[in-house]
Formats: sequence, C-alpha cells, structure tokens
Amino acid sequence: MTPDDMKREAARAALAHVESGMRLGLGHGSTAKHFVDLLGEKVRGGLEVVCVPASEFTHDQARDLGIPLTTLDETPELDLAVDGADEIGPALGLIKGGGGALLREKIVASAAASMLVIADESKVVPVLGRFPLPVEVIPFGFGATRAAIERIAAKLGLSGELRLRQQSDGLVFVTDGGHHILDCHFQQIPDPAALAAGLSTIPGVVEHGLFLGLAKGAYVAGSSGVRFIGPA
Ligand SMILES: O=C(CO)[C@H](O)[C@H](O)COP(=O)(O)O
Repeated sequence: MTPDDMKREAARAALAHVESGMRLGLGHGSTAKHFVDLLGEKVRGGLEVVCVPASEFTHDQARDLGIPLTTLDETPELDLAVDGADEIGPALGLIKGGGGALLREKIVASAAASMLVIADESKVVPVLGRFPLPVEVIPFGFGATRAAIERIAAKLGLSGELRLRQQSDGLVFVTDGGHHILDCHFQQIPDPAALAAGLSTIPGVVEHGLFLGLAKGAYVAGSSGVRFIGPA
C-alpha cells in the first residue's frame, strides 16, 4: 500500500461515522481530499448531508462532486468535522496547517460536536514539533509579531528558525483569509498547551496550528490496516 492508499483507507473508515441528515465540516489536504471524494460517491448514492468546507480548494472539490454546501452563518453548529493532520501526538493533540488552511479548519472543527482525524501512520509522533508549527499572522506589523513569537518560545525553552512560508514560485504564501504563515521549526514542543496559550496572547497572531482538545478520535492507516486512536 502506498501512503496515498493509506490516506484513502483512513478516510474510508471515517466515512462509516457519517449518517443521513448530518451537518459535516470538511477539512483540507490530500487525506481530506480522499474523504470528500468518497463522500461524493455516497451523496450520489442518496446520502443526504450538508457540508461546510474549510478551504476554497475543498469548497470547489465538493461543489464539483455535487455535495450540498452550507456556511457557518447558515449552519453554525455541525455534527462532525473530518480532517487530516500533520502530526498526531499524545492525547490526540495535533499540529495542522501544512496545507495553509489552519484558521478555517480550526473554526470548522470548533463548530462541530466531534472532530475525527484521518491520517497515515507516519503522522503519529510521541512528541509534537518535528513538523514545523504553522502560525498564521497578520501582514501588518510582521516583524514585531515574529519577535513576540520568538520571545514566547524562548520563555518555554523553544528555539529554531521561524520561516515565512513561500510558494514554489518564491512569492509569499497568502492564506484564504489573506494572512501569512510563519513555520516554526521547534523540533520538539514538550508543553503544547503552554505554547498555545502564549501564542494566543500575541495580537498579530491570528491562529496557530496546535489543535488541542478538539479531536475525539483518529483513524490511522498503516500497511497492516486501519487502527482507531480514541481519547486517553
Ligand atoms: O492541516 C492541514 C491543511 O492545513 C492538513 O490537514 C495537513 O497538512 C495534512 O495534510 P495531508 O492530508 O495532505 O497530509
């Protein structure tokens, strides 16, 4: 099985939680894309759901598949959000935002009664932080915001490069919300809750990719099948 096959199998396992009548949040990324593809097949087969996509990409994919869409303005409460992750750590703490959609993903996941993560086995880690933590920042005051993140990190004993995300053409990456992303190469984040609390005090930080206490479970696919990680 290729890593992509594994992602599809994890997505398929999460699909078993979807019932007619549900209001769903759809994430972003290559694993979430599989979930949306599989959901599209079910919708064509008669499943009735309404969905809020967490990115413009997912919106267009779902629309093209004929999946009924809504917004959090029309439908502020969702039953279930399904999304990928860059890392799955202890207590289902996550790093997300590798695909640049962390702000909308967190808004959608927070609006849902339950969030399920879908991933291949490579995403499971004993300590968060090997994947650079994406922090979404307002372009205004960028230098001051960056310095503030460094100060918060240093207080927690964290160091490492803070890299402004760029596209493959060298232009600065801009999120769906019009913000930039600083990828923080901390290597290890032993106390994610303390870092999350610190980052939330910085005015120029819109949101960060630490998803703590949001996921209720994760379907993780490896070469020997799919396993479920539940709450500790
Ligand atoms: O957080 C995300 C996007 O912002 C993605 O869920 C995360 O990057 C995982 O992506 P993939 O499923 O492609 O490995």
